Order: sequence, then structure tokens, then C-alpha cells
Amino acid sequence: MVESMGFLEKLGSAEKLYTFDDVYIVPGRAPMDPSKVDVSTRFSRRVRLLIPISSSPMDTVTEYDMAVAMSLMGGIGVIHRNMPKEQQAEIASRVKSAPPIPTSRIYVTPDEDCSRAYDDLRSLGLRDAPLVSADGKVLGHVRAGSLRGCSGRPVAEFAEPSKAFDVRHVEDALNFLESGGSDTVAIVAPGNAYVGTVTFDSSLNRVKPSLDSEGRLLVAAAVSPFDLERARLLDRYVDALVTDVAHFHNVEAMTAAKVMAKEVSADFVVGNIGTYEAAVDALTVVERVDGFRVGIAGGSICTTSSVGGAYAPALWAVAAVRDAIDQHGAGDVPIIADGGIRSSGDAVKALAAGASSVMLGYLLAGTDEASAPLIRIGDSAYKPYRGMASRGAMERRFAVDRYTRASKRVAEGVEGVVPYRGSVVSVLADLAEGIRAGLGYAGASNIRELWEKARFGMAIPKQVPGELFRASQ
Ligand SMILES: NC(=O)c1ccc[n+]([C@@H]2O[C@H](COP(=O)([O-])OP(=O)(O)OC[C@H]3O[C@@H](n4cnc5c(N)ncnc54)[C@H](O)[C@@H]3O)[C@@H](O)[C@H]2O)c1
Repeated sequence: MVESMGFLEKLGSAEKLYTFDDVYIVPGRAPMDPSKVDVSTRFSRRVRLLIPISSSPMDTVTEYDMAVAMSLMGGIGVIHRNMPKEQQAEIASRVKSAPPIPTSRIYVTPDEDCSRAYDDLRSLGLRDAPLVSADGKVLGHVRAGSLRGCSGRPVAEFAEPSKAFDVRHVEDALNFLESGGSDTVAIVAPGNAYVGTVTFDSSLNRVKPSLDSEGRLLVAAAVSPFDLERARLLDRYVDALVTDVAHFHNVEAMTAAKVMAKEVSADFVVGNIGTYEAAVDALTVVERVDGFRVGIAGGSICTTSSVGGAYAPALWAVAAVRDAIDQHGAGDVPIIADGGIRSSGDAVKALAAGASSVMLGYLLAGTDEASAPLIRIGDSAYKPYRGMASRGAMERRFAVDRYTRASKRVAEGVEGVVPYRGSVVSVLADLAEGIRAGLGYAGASNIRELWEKARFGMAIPKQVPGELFRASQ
């Protein structure tokens, strides 16, 4: 069809590539209060989430801390691939053995001065703390009360029998804390190795982690579709593998992914893709697709649209891929909307267009758990954030992995900084609440209903709400 068109006709029939700023959700009749809206979803065919959010596999975003926090908050983190495969697998395995509750690292060591330990515990408002040896084993427990008035003696003299709980049975620890038996308990891995301290905090009840069938935190990892060895290694630990290339709709990438999908047992998510045709081809060639990561060139640090002139904004691409899935009887393959999401409102629009979840980079990059160091510029704190096809990220990739194929020499991303935003826990809690509110406005009580009920509208003339207020400031 397109081939028989003249060039002018081709230009004139340009498709409308809707972006997040082009449309809004038209409010609909809400069946319930937003607090009761169910935002649980699936990341991929078998991986269930309690909030529809994942963290992007970027080297300034997702390593151990982010992956743990994402799952603790009901989402999932995708560990980036800009490191040796052994290191990526080690991170995934540590996430799997992390306690499925928020922990801190408050403990006392045997040779610590007892009066200093007493002051430390009182300043934290704690009645007790685990006693942990220098080589990381839980030896017992120390009560602040028994340290009162002591001086110059080692903490070891005040040790009481251990109050440590196995990481595989943390519900016992929570019950013990709730019963008032203690303020703190140690969580240990098999062999009594100290993992972290759980401190009694009524807000614990509000944390609902997303877990696998064995009660462990969820984790996913990025791979190149050409890196079979990495995929095989990661497959032992992760719930999902995510092919991580800019343009998955490439015959070589899809053919390699077909081989990989047969070799691994974790859910197999492919991407990035941006069109109806890419989804149909991927479903046909790869044969096992457990999820699509959708959106090309939309990220805040991505320069693909200026380097290559190509763009498939996540909103438009999600709708196209959802239609492809529905029309090709592929069942219920979840879509992850990726790139350019700057707010919970953007996330709601992506979900309304047929996504099951959203993947975030920019919104999470400024948090404590993001894998870049905190830096100070003048009086303000920032964290570095860079595209995975930026010069720095590419150099790192080729330096750490000699098997990486160099598909590009020209960077398609930039490196910068984002303002520091504190813990990702509160960022995610706010985003989840915003998404619940969005479903409420759309008149939906869950994401499925949002797909059915959401109506899109355009403001004419195009106007951004709040613009008038800002203009008058
Ligand atoms: N989401 C986006 O919009 C976007 C855009 C650019 C880069 N990136 C990220 O940057 C990193 C590097 O990506 P990458 O694809 O260069 O990885 P890569 O160098 O590992 O390339 C992998 C393969 O993807 C295919 N491919 C990539 N770009 C192509 C193109 N322009 N035309 C045809 N085939 C192409 C090729 O098969 C290539 O061998 C990844 O983490 C990727 O997710 C993301």
C-alpha cells in the first residue's frame, strides 16, 4: 500500500503519534472511593504485582537497593546489564534471599563499649538490639535496660539468648514484634548470618510486598538477546528476563530471542518495540512472549529521535501493541509502558491505553535507592542519571563485557543529573496513590475496568491545565 503512494501522499498520511501531553482521561462515574481501587496487575504472564510499577534496567537506577525496595513496595526492579554477568546474577540472588520486609542495620558488636551502646539505643528510642559478631553472625540480643549505668565493659557481657528469625519465616518475627516481645529482632539467613534488623513500626502493616510463590521478593533482569550465557545464569534467580535493546523489531534480535526463550524458564519479556507490526512479528518469530516492553525514544535522556529520526511514544505504541495482541489471539500478554513517564497522570494514561504496568527511570533516579552516588552542586543534592546508549554507559558496557556486540558508535542518550528526592518508598507510595486517583476519575475500580471504560479527550485549542495559573505568576 505505502509503496504505491507518492512521497507527498506519504507525508500527508503521517500517522498521529499521540504523546502523554496530547490526550487526557475524560472523567467517568466512579464506583468507589479511590482508596479502594485495586491497582494490582501483572508484569508478565506469571509475575504478579501489587502496584503497576517497575524500575528501569539503567545503570543509574536499578541494582540491589532499588530491586529490593521495588518488590517491598509491591512492584519489581529490573537489574541493568552494564556489569559482568556474574555480578548481575549475584545481585539477583541477594534480592531473592533478602527479607520480604523493610530492614535496617541496627545492631551492637560484642567488643563495643556498653555505655556507648546504651546511648546509641536510647537515641534511636529502642529497648533492644541484636548482638552481631564481626564476621556477621547473630550471637544474641542486648537489652538497653541491662546496659543502664554500666561503664567501660564490653557489650558481650550483657548478651541474652538470641532473638533472631529465619529470613524464610519472617511472619514469625512480625508476630513477635506485634506481641510486644521486643522492639527489634534480627533477621538471619540460613547459618545464622545477619541480614538486617526489623524494628517495630506500625507503618510495617502498610507495606505489601510483591512475592514469588515461595514468599521471596520478586526480581527481573535485563539481557541482550544475543547473550545466552548471561540469560542461562540469571535464569536460576530471576522471575523474569527482559531483552533490553533499542529496536527489538530486528530479524537478528528476534531470531536470537527465539533461541533464548526456549532455553530459559523465567518469564520472557521482549522489547523494546513500538508498533503493531513489531508485536505481530515478535509473537510469530519468538513463539514464547510473556510480556512486551513498549516505547521507543521517549525517555528524558534518550536522543534516538534526533540521532535516528525515529520515535514511537509509549502512549501511542502501547495502544498499537495492545490491538496487535488482541487481534492476533495472543491471549493476555501484559504490556509494560516504557519511556517518558513524568507523573502518575502519565502512568494512568499509559494504563488506560492498554498497558498493564509502567517502567520508570527518571522518576526514580533521584532516590536513595537508585544506583548512582549522591552528589552536591552548590547547596543542592543531585543524583547522576544517564541513558543506556549514552557515551558513558556504552563505554562501560564494552569495558565490562567483551562479548558485547557493538551495534552503535554514535550515542543515542545523554548524561545528566536529577534532583535528590529522598527514599523511593515515599515516591512509590505517592505514585500509587496518584494512579488510584486516576482510576477513580476514569470511573474504574481496577486496571481491567480502566481498559474498558477509559475515554480519551483532547483539549482544543491545546492547553496544558495549570498553564494560565503559571502564566500569571
Ligand atoms: N527505549 C529506547 O527508546 C531506547 C533507545 C535507545 C537505546 N536504549 C537502550 O540503550 C541500550 C543499548 O541499546 P542497543 O539496542 O544499542 O543495544 P545493543 O548495542 O546491545 O544492540 C542490540 C541489538 O538491537 C538491535 N538494534 C539496536 N538498534 C538498532 C537499529 N537502530 N536498527 C536496527 N536494529 C537495531 C540490533 O539487533 C542490535 O544488535 C539498551 O539498554 C536499550 O534499552 C533504549
